[in-house]
Amino acid sequence: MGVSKDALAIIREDMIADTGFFHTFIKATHPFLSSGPALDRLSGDAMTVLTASLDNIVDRGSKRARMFEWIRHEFLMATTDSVYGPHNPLRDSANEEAWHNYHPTIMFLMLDLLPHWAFHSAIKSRNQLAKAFQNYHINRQYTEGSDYIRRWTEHFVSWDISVSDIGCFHNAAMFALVANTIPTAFWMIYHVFSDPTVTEDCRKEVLKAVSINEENGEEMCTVRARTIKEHCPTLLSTFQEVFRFHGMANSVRIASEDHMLEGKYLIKKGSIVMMPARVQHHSKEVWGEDVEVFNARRFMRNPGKPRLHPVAFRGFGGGTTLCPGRHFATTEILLFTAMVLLRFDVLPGGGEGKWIMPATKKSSQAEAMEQPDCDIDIELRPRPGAKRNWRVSFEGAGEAAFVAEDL
Ligand code: HEM
Repeated sequence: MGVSKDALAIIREDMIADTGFFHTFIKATHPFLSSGPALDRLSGDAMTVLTASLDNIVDRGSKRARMFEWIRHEFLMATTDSVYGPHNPLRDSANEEAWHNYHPTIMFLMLDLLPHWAFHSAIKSRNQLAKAFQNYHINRQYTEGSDYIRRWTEHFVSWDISVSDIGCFHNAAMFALVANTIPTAFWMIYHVFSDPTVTEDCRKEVLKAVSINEENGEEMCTVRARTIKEHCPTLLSTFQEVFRFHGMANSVRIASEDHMLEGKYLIKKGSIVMMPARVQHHSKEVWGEDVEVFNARRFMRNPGKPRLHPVAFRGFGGGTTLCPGRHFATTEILLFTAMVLLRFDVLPGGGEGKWIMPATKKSSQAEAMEQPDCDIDIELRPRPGAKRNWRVSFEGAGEAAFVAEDL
């Protein structure tokens, strides 16, 4: 991320101690991403932006789009608006462009195998973004942002991280916020709409979350977040299968002591251990003969069906570093999918074609979710009722349980 040696030294000191920078950071920010009013506010603000964008499409009559590009823009704006507030630096299209120029090179910059001049343009974009975030910080614009970003900033300030380093660390925060949420939303829309029986079943389920009443002489449709998160079995199972099928998280740990694994492999203290989720997610022993098939109903609970082994599913990683952003990402993606189901038909090939699943061979290993190698042309056509006013209610929203640890 281009942070200084001084800042790296602060982070590296006491890396595994409870009192170190990183552990205290997770403890400080976690409550604002878990269940409760702070999470509902974040999700609510993101949904306000997404709903306004869908309203725009309805007003225009329909929309032809490149699906990944469309979802990438919508989620980037909704997520960063909800986190950074009214002065969101990503609202400047030059900064959005800088992010798209910098983001694909993160894996190469992390590996540090090639000289930096090979990434001249990406590093320029990275520095541009860091500068924009520095100004956001200097002008105290985070005070108008989410509870999460306020607490995030207080933590960095309390550890004496310099203003220029804080700007760089915002790039890391951006990565956590959007890098995986965007491809996950893409696969979710792809798998929900590419199989007509799944589309139909999911639509029936999400319809149960809608209540219609009249407000100021107009029809208002309210979608209940709790119903979407808890009572839509096909939608939820499809979401989990997206993680099993496309999830490629590499959990990374540093061995804190020498350990002999299965009496065969000596893992020496200080060495780095990487655990790719693809191993668990593609184990025939766990998932059965159809492990290489996308089965939207795989995770539906049936009486008598044995529970999953906790380490079989690593969509959001696991253990002490289980992703703290999972509730936010889950809520945003499920509610967005529900809104699209309720208001649109999504047709492939700009309206005439077939759904063809893109390959994922070029996926960056820095991410926890496969990324499509090519985009898909789609058409969004408003359904009857799309013109009504739509909103989400988070009353008693609760938490969706998606990782094995949560089950
Ligand atoms: C679909 C979206 C997301 C996916 C697939 C995802 C996945 C992951 C994975 C696999 C890990 C590593 C877990 C491990 O080491 O075992 C992780 C960690 C983390 N994620 Fe996410 N994430 C997502 C969204 C988010 C969001 C929205 C945030 C918001 C702040 C976030 C913040 C973090 C942080 C701070 C960590 C580090 C946790 C630690 O090391 O203690 N993630 N995520």
